[in-house]
Amino acid sequence: MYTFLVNPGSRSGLGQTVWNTLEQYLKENEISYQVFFTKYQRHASKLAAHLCADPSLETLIVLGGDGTLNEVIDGISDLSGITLGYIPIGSSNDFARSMGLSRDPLTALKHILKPSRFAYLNIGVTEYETDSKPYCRRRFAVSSGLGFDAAVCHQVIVSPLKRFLNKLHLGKLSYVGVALSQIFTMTPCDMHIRLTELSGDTEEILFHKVYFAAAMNQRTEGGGFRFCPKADPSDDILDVIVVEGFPKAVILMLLPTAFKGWHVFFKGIHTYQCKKATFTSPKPLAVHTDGEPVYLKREITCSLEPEKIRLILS
Ligand SMILES: Nc1ncnc2c1ncn2[C@@H]1O[C@H](COP(=O)(O)OP(=O)(O)OP(=O)(O)O)[C@@H](O)[C@H]1O
Repeated sequence: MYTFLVNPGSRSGLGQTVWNTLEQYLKENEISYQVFFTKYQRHASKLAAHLCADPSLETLIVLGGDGTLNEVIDGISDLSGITLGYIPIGSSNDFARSMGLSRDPLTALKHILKPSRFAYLNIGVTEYETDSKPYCRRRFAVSSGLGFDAAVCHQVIVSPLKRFLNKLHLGKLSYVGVALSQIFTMTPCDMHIRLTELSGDTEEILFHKVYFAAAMNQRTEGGGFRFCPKADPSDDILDVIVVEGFPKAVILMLLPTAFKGWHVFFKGIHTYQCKKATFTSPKPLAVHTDGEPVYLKREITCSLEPEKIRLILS
């Protein structure tokens, strides 16, 4: 029996349409399955926690965007005890892009039903405080960060632009549109970063006029920006990018170079490889994990979970 967790609302309702097609295929081929639909924000975490509590569950198949995958991963108690199948249908699809997964839903389903290649993936975790709780954590599969990139994610979620562009299959453009408006309204600020290096030593660095900083498990975020070109999700290393000190007009010209990963050659772009990174800013900044908003925080700490999760590649 295959277990599916479906976000019917992904990409403005495409999730339901795609599921209908896949369900027909499962029925025609007499493949037994059970399906659970997400009904509200964070529901996928609860469903995943509930489903993974069943020791007989070996493979959980997720149909949705990066946000749905994030919620599912956040809900799994024992990462090493489950195999993940993923059918990507979001608008940014950074996880599927970085992992080279098929973005054709039927092809992705066929790979999951007859898997031949697997990857063992690190999962990131972001820790922070809230007013009511001294310790909160949220996992990430792709990236987590604060500043400009997170402010774009916050704004895209509330913007009607994404819903409109998703209907035209141009959802990725919503990130570009919102990024342009955010660039002109944001004020870069100082940021202190404490890195636990691969050797175990600690490095403290103060940056000025920072646009954003992100900890990345995958190479790309934001719909294909290859911010950390060296990132490898299986290498037990967290990659970090800090962008500081550019005039706004230069940032605008620089962003497109990140699609190819060429931004790293510019002064003001800093990348690191580490075990853990603590980002501290003098003022609260937008924070995200895999594009899902985590409200405003002055400090977050990002690291990798000790266990890996098995993902079906093809
Ligand atoms: N039934 C639902 N109705 C509305 N929102 C939902 C529902 N189920 C889940 N969600 C929310 O949808 C968001 C995630 O959507 P998802 O990532 O799957 O698609 P997307 O936003 O189109 O793609 P991407 O994240 O790649 O841009 C999450 O914030 C999740 O909490």
